[in-house]
Amino acid sequence: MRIGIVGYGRMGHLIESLARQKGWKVVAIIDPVMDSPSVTARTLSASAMKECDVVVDFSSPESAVDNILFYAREDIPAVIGTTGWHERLDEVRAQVDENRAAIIYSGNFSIGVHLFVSIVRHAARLIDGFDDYDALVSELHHAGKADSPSGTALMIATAIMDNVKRKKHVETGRLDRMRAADELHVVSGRVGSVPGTHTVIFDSPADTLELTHRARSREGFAYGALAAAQWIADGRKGFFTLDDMMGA
Ligand SMILES: NC(=O)C1=CN([C@@H]2O[C@H](COP(=O)(O)OP(=O)(O)OC[C@H]3O[C@@H](n4cnc5c(N)ncnc54)[C@H](OP(=O)(O)O)[C@@H]3O)[C@@H](O)[C@H]2O)C=CC1
Ligand SMILES: O=C(O)C1=N[C@H](C(=O)O)C[C@H](O)C1
Repeated sequence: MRIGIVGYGRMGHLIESLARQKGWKVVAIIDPVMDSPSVTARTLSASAMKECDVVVDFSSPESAVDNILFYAREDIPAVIGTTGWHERLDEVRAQVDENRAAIIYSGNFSIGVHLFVSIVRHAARLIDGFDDYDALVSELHHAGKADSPSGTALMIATAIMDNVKRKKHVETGRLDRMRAADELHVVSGRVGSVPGTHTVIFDSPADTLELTHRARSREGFAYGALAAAQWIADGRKGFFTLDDMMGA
């Protein structure tokens, strides 16, 4: 497999080393900062990407949408791990489908988080039948994270919103007022080097249920992204998520 890496930061470096361990050829590394001999270009171009069977993009919230539309135009299968562009998801999905391009996106490529979201979905269905229970999503990440709330927290919020009928809006901002009963509050904290911790709280007057996923490192994200690279490079066309790949 000939892989291109877009975004050569914490995730890009890890993707490079795990891809090489798998015997894949890293044919392009694109990052605006040319401070490493590994970086082959500052910006995306058809010539820089011409040898890639697949691209793995962990870049920045600002670049994500333009990058995806570039992969779609150039018909390069791509794994998008970059978060922070959630509000444009429907628009991007429509353009990718229209171009018959091959894109797989997830706010979190770890298998553990895939399982966690399924567990939350199931828990939310149960909680839906018990009006006493309120809900909240919280996430903690390292101090270097650019976007907030995390892409994973938004996926978890969707799993709750889709299943708890009394929740009608997601509120991700700082609250300087009382939260309305039909809002699901998503709270974010940034501290030290935490790779990613997500918690769902279901709270009633009698008790609290807490579900937590705690990543120990970034390896789970990177392994999942490389599995997705293999999957999307296999001739599939359309806009997919990790749920499509995992068959649930
Ligand atoms: N889906 C998942 O499983 C995971 C997703 N992520 C997401 O991946 C993204 C990257 O995370 P992380 O590696 O920690 O971040 P880093 O800041 O460590 O790395 C991002 C790199 O991308 C570069 N970059 C910025 N703009 C572009 C561009 N247009 N083209 C190519 N490269 C660019 C940055 O350069 P510069 O510093 O000069 O701006 C930086 O070197 C984030 O959105 C994060 O939330 C992270 C982990 C797991
Ligand atoms: O920026 C990070 O580090 C992470 N970002 C993703 C997100 O926004 O959910 C996934 C993971 O939690 C790490």
